[in-house]
Amino acid sequence: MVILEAKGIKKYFGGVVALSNGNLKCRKGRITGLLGANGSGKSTLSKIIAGVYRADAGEIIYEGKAVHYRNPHEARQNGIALVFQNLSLVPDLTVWQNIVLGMEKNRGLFLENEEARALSRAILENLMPDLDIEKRVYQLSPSEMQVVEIAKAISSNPRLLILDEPTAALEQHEVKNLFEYMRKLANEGVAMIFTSHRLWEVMEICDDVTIFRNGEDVATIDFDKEEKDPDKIIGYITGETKKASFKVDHGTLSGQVLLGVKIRPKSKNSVLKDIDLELRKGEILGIGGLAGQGQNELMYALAGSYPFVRCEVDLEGRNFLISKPGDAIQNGIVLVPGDRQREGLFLEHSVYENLVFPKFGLPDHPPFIPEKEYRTECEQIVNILSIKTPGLDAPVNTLSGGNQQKVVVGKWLSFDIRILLLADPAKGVDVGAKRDLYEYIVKLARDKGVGVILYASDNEELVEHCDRVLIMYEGEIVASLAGEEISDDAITAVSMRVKR
Ligand SMILES: Nc1ncnc2c1ncn2[C@@H]1O[C@H](COP(=O)(O)OP(=O)(O)OP(=O)(O)O)[C@@H](O)[C@H]1O
Repeated sequence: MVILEAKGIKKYFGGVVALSNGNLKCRKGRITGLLGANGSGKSTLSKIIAGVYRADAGEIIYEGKAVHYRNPHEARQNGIALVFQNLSLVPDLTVWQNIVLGMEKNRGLFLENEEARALSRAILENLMPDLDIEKRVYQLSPSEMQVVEIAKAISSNPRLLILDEPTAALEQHEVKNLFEYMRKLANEGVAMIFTSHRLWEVMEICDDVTIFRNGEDVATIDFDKEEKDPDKIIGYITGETKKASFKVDHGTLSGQVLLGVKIRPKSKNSVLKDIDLELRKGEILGIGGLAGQGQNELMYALAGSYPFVRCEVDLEGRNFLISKPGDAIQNGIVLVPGDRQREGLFLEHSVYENLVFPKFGLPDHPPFIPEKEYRTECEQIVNILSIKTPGLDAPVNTLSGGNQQKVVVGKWLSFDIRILLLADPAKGVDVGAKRDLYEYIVKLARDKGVGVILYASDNEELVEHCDRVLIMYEGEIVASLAGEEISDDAITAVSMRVKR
């Protein structure tokens, strides 16, 4: 039974067409995948359905009636709940207070609190049983926050639940819990819209998919009637027949050592223990393991932003210490950080300003700004990474999430890089752009001899693109996989086995 139908939805933001003709059907008890490249209009459609935005044209038919919700609260009261992509929690409140926020009215105080705690516990039992509901949200990890956000949406007993990239911040076992819970809710009759850039997740959990390209739906595939063909789906997403991914060719790697690293903790605050590693010229070295085992700290140490260790390097025979970001950048060691909102971008500023900003820190930067030259360079970067933006002067916060992440990466592409440190660079980036990004990185490595150290939370990215993968556990490197040994199963097995 169709519970919701979006028909001919249009939405403009100034001159930008976010949706030109959006159509989507959701059915009771079914999980519908909403797929598409970065900027194709998925979040905008979800927000229109959930009352965050108003459509400029078209209609939403929900449970047989045309509806226009003026805000998410009104939609929630009518059974439509959205799990936000950008977290919307109140940091100073506890887990359970956040889960029931907005629902607590009209109830007696004491009873309300106990009831709310019980409700929160019941939902979290399925999703993250160990999470302490009395913790304040600011004390939580990103994945815990995401789970609270999901629990908050579920607490209102929605008949339509919209999950916009809920898994990007989750660990693999947390994704498994979420999927089990989603299936349970579906069996109880809840309809769901699920967005993810990881195709295997979509294949595993969705009953049908609708694919958007440039603001309109281009295909709907019902998995009860048609086979799950990833290449076909990718073709619809990208509009091309090019394969979604490629495996790096290990045969083309030279043996010459480019970088030697010796890290020693110098404070008890250090998450990192003793770490020694070598990187060859043109090599792509993966860093894997369960999340939070020191991978990000290792990246920061190499970039001069982790003060708790002594980081001594040997770069092509030159020995020096990396103690501040300048030591790294001036030697061609650059870090592309993963958290674009917090570390990577000036959101209010334009694409151009964000792309050229790192250049000003260079010692040989000219006193005047060669604007024309910089603009041409920026246009090339926008093309290489297919950044979807109305122009170089558009503020970064008007770009879709995945396109913002491409700007973070793009900032460094015009530099003379010797060592590229990538901290989850493709998080939230669509399949087509991910392929372009990695194609570019592999070329940079193999053609220019750049050494790449890649931390990725998605094991597939390590499997496809790395020559070697080091597994971290509690701040140490505990295993190394090379060439054909590298597989998702092997990485997971090694990461889990070391769990004491
Ligand atoms: N508030 C806004 N102001 C201006 N433009 C916007 C705004 N929100 C979205 N857009 C534009 O609308 C288009 C669609 O964006 P939307 O966020 O819906 O894409 P998406 O498919 O969800 O992408 P992603 O996979 O990267 O999250 C993009 O070009 C984006 O830049």
